[in-house]
Amino acid sequence: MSDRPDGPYGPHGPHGPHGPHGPRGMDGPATARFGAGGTDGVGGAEDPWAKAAAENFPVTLRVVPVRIRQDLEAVYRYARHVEEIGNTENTEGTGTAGNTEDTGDGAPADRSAVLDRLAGIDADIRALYHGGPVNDPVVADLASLVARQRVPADPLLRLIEAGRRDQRVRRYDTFAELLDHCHYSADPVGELVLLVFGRATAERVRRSNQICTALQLLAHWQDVGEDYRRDRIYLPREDLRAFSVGEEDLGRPRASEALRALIAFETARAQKLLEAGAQVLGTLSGWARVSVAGSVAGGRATCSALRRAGYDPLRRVPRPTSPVIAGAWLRSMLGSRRTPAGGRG
Ligand SMILES: CC(C)=CCC/C(C)=C/CC/C(C)=C/COP(=O)(O)OP(=O)(O)O
Repeated sequence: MSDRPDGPYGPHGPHGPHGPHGPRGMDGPATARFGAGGTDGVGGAEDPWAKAAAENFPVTLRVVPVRIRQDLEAVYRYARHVEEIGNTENTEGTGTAGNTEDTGDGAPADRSAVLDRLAGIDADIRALYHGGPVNDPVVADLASLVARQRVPADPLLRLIEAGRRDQRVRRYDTFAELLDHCHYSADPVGELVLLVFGRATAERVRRSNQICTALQLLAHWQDVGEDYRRDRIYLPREDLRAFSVGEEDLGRPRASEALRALIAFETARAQKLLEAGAQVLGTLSGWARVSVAGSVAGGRATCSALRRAGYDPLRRVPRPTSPVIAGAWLRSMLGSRRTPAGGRG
């Protein structure tokens, strides 16, 4: 299969003429991360797909040629590394995206240590582009990809910014705020994947953003209970209010009727975004298409798992099974005809 031909994004860069915060389809993870293997009859420890999922490792890494796998691994390792640092618990208060000032009186030293680590990675990324010394081996592993595929710094830096935001924000007032967060925490991963394949055009990045945002949202809806115990709530406050769900409802062993209705609503919203983004598949071929189809399939399978769980993510974390993922992957591959308008894939 042919890979990696087309060039950089075009005159406006990957975000189009509106820049990174331009219009995003709202109604809007080389593959989805299929989430940690759960206990709901879905992938036990001996299931290799579930194992890949438990490591949050994209399943398509198993099928792509080694040269592509190395690049994708470098991207995922970097994204995971930055995410883990950004998700380090701090003892600060419950900031919201609308009000990012601290509201707590915890020990600021904790957070500043995390922010220092993120600043170190930020400096390393910049050094990568300016020929300075790079200290972090995970960043150093990106050097070859960055040079070969002319990867811009922006998506790499946005992941760091997501980590900074994670350090100060634990609540979102509106869905728009959450979407904005996904633009930093998830969308850069898809953009980097397209760059690995040499397929990043402005239009594809726009579609990829929809897929990645959807995958991030679905991961949040799967993890509502765990996130609550970590004092993180991604369900926007406006939606909690609209569905008469209280924060404390997220700490119960089972979801209330109202919470299930809210999760059904949020899942439908994410699926709509996912399907809009899936149109990118028609513009791709070769391993790029196989890989992105795997991501779309992971998202679709997660939607099914949430539905099968009656939209109750509290009783157990809804995870897709391997056969469901495989079936969805096949359908994603077959159901996406290439469109001439998409250009070279
Ligand atoms: C071109 C294209 C669309 C490629 C897809 C790239 C890809 C795998 C994006 C992942 C996005 C993401 C960070 C989802 C969160 O999953 P998570 O399991 O990390 O959830 P968590 O944030 O809750 O840990």
